[in-house]
Amino acid sequence: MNYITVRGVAIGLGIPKICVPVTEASGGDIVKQAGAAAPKADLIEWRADAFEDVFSKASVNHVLKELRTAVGQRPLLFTFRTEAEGGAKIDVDDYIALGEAAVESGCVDLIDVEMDRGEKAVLRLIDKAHERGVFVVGSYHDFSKTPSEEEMFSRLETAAKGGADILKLAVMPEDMNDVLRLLSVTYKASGVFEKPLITMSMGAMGSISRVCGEYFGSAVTFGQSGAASAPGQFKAASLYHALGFLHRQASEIGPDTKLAGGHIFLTGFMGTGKTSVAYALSKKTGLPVIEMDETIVRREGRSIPEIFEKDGEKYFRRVETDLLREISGDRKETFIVSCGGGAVLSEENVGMMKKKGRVILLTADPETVFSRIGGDTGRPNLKNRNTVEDMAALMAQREAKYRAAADHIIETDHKDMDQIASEILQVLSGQEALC
Ligand SMILES: Nc1ncnc2c1ncn2[C@@H]1O[C@H](COP(=O)(O)OP(=O)(O)O)[C@@H](O)[C@H]1O
Ligand SMILES: O=C(O)C1=C[C@@H](OP(=O)(O)O)[C@@H](O)[C@H](O)C1
Ligand SMILES: [Mg+2]
Repeated sequence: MNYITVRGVAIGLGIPKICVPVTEASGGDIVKQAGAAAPKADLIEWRADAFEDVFSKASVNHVLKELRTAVGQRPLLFTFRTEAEGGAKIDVDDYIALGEAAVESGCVDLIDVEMDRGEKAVLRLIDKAHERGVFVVGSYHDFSKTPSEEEMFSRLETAAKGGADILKLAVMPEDMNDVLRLLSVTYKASGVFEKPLITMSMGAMGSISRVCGEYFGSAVTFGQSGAASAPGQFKAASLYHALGFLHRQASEIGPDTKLAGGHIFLTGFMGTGKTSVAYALSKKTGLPVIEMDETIVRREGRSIPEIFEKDGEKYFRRVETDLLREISGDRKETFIVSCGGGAVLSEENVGMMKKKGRVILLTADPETVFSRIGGDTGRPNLKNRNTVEDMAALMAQREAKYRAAADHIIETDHKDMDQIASEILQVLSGQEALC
């Protein structure tokens, strides 16, 4: 698996996620900047090295609490960037203590850990973060040059071996060949490490690396809403449009595939793997993916839990049907459509899917689903469904509709994504009987 889900944001799948750094100096301004940035950001990063009172634990904790409220359901990343890597002066003990305090505050979802800050201390901080359920971005920055490909690769490897959940590399190019080398390492590493990457070539020369992550394997890109936190950053709003444009271009090029029969709609209960399998299938076929939930989140500028909370499930279902109508319009291309788990509950939706393609139902036992997504906060229909029995009950309630809509059924228990994708291709090319 080369993606992780943080508060419902799949880091490593589909369009790169936009992380907006908060760079203000005073507590009040920090919270204001974070609140203003939230709508266009998938993640918010607090650059604590810019905070004027960062050496007071009480002040840091106070700001963290307020930030948690200001960013709502957005994942919050805590970063103290040291002077050696483009930030502020701090000694190693203070760096680790500050990181530990952030992790213990219960307010952050991710922490940036510079892998160069001393092996033992860094590994301790990573362990502590994991004990508290906080994801670790293991980072390395070089503001003066682009190291050799071997060195860049080995930096990522050190972060992976150290237990980081996301591997980050930011380097400075001296010419376009350096940019190419960074992209090349990114592409190679994305096929080797089973963890999402964040890489960038900084400065104006490296700008291209900040928008092409979907193609080369960088999962997150940093966009400014106030001051840039590193050279070459785009404004978050421009990034949002650029990423959408490049993503759409991929869809508009049109597939080169022998598959006939229209779009491939992946349906099934939450956690059966629709989203993951869609991307695995895309790798095999070259067909573009439309991830319905992700598309809705982008357009609405808020997470699914936020949509449910503010406007209710009915509203979400309307938006879902509108999107399906768009997908099912007159288009030359074939898409792999990763549906939300409730999409087939509406007859109108099923009608559109059947008319425009094949419906593949993914199934899994309640125990399997629970082991995959139990405790996930990104799926509002799982709220207060805390046991296998709760999930089984909702699954049973929906079962008939899932099956009635399906052209083919694929069981996913004890199979990996690659195997599931291959089975889908088999049934679609008629090597298996229709169910
Ligand atoms: N076949 C599988 N084997 C192991 N883990 C899986 C499998 N399919 C999905 N998962 C994991 O389950 C979680 C939910 O998968 P996801 O693709 O988001 O499902 P859905 O879109 O159907 O809700 C993810 O953490 C994913 O990595
Ligand atoms: O089953 C459902 O009611 C839902 C499933 C989710 O999609 P996934 O199945 O991909 O989690 C998402 O559309 C929304 O939270 C509602
Ligand atoms: Mg999904």
